[in-house]
Amino acid sequence: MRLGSFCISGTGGRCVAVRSSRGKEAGEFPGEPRRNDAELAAEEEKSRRSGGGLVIGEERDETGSLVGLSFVPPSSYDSDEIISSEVKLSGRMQEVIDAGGTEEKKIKVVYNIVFVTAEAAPYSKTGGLGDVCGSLPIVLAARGHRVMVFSPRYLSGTAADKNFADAVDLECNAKINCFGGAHEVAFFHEYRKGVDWVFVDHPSFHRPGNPYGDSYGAYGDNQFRFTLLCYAACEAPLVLPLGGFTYGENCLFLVNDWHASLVPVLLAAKYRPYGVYKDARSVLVIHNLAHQGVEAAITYQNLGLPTKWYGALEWVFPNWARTHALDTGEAVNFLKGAIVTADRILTVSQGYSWEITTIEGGYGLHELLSSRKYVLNGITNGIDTVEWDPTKDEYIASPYSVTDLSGKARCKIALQKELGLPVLPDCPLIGFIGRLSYQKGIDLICSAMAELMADDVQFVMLGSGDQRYEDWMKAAESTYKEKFRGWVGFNVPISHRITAGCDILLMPSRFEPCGLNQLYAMRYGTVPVVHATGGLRDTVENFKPFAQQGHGEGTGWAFSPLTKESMLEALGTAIRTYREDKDSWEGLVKRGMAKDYSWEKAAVQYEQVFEWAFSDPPFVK
Ligand SMILES: Nc1ncnc2c1ncn2[C@@H]1O[C@H](COP(=O)(O)OP(=O)(O)O[C@H]2O[C@H](CO)[C@@H](O)[C@H](O)[C@H]2O)[C@@H](O)[C@H]1O
Repeated sequence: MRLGSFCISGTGGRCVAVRSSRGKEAGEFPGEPRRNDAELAAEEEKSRRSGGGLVIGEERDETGSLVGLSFVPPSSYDSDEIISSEVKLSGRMQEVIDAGGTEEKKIKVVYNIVFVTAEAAPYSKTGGLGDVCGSLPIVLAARGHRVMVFSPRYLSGTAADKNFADAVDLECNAKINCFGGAHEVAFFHEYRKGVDWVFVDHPSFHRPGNPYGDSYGAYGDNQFRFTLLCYAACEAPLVLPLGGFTYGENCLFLVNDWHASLVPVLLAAKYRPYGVYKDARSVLVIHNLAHQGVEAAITYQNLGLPTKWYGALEWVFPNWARTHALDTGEAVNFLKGAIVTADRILTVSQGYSWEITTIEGGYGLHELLSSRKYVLNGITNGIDTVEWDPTKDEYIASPYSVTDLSGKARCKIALQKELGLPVLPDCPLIGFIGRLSYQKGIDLICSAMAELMADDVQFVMLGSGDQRYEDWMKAAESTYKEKFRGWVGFNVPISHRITAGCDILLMPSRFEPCGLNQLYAMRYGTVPVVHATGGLRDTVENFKPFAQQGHGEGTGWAFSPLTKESMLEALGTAIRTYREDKDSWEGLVKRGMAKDYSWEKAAVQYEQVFEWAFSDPPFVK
């Protein structure tokens, strides 16, 4: 018989022996009744007597903290099931029970995960970051992890404020020292779908506009607002008794984009020197490298970080990017801070994880990212298959499925009516949904518009962002009254109706870390035509009409290079296929709908990365 060990999890400064392999510990999950120490001890004893394993010794680290227990496992276990000491401190262990209710001979490690993010749908969303941080946490929680999502409580004085209506004040305020003073923040909490949604509250998050700016542009105090987010996120696992128990120090921070990037810097510079969070890990998730949170170097003194940590955030612009002869180009860069301090780095597709190590895709950080290539991975995003389900979508005119597409035809007619376009069931209807930004290749659409509109097609665009493109959409609508609609604004129900009602979704993104709209489109039987870049190249398989003994293969068209001509050629091929080869079109539609875009596959890959993060020592001790 071999010896095994249990892990110990620090929960709120109190060490609790975490779970025998017979079940989860009391109060580890919110909503579960708490048991006191005597009850826990009695249960442990009962477990030992009944063959649940016998604890025969303790292991302590150099500071004297209890880090593991040696035990004789229950006799029914064979040696493969013994949890190795490698998983100590990396999380908690959980039995995995198969669907039939019989015990699978497998034990998995579960973690205390803290997502730190500027957006999480449905509370806040301006794009894909909100989607990911609103859906992946739920899937990880369903897989047994304890998951907190930490983001700001934005109040804009609009109907969107009701999104936070069920989050209650935990009455556990914290004072954050930065930007020349102590700033008091409050924490609001809602437990929903197995996840602790925690919102940091401060007056700077209450203003009209979106999370990052308003019609005048980005807010001038974003660095302050997201510094608060990061400090508060580091405090939350230590001080908030969610469901009665804090998350404790032994947690995994998933920090998303620049807004959360100060977290690993704070762990290294402010906490670990005092012995706090020495067993925590951080994973930086890059959704968009183009935004890095860069401000003048002088602002470093506001961040409340020790002077010697300046180098972690230091950023020097190349000569060409400097504004005048005396400009030394010195700046602080939040995202860079995370790249040099996080334990691991993830991007949202494999293609993009390579692109960011190249000069073309690295936005000045390619060398740094290349130097950390050994901890850099790409995991393609999944989607919320409950929100995006054509068989049950409440926003669309008629539900449909891969076996009965008649509802999709009804959705197209309903969309044409809603948009005031001529109702033409056989006219190819092309859609675009997204932020109107340089990234999304709107300029290419503008330049191709006249040629596209010369064909017998209809085109609808939904988006907001750059004023130039919003104005252009309005102008194009009056030029091409019978064929084009440009819906300026952010409207989730309309985005569902466009996804369902269109035949083709166009995404000529200049770069695309993953892209979600092409995944939604394929799930809704709408064929994507995309620029072959990043996650678009990874997820859209080019149509091959003669593959599979003439049955065809592929789910759309991925064109390259990024030129008007190559985009029009791909669109032309798609339109011709739609008009002239109905069988091939149906094959494209059905293959796209049959793909599995759920988060499950990605969640398993995330777990692998968590395991790697904990199997190495912290990158910055
Ligand atoms: N006007 C509008 N009205 C309603 N809904 C709108 C809308 N404009 C956009 N959306 C929605 O916002 C989301 C956009 O997601 P994307 O992934 O396509 O892009 P984004 O660039 O924001 O995200 C970044 O992060 C995500 C997540 O990792 C990456 O997939 C992506 O490549 C990266 O650029 C979709 O749900 C879309 O429907």
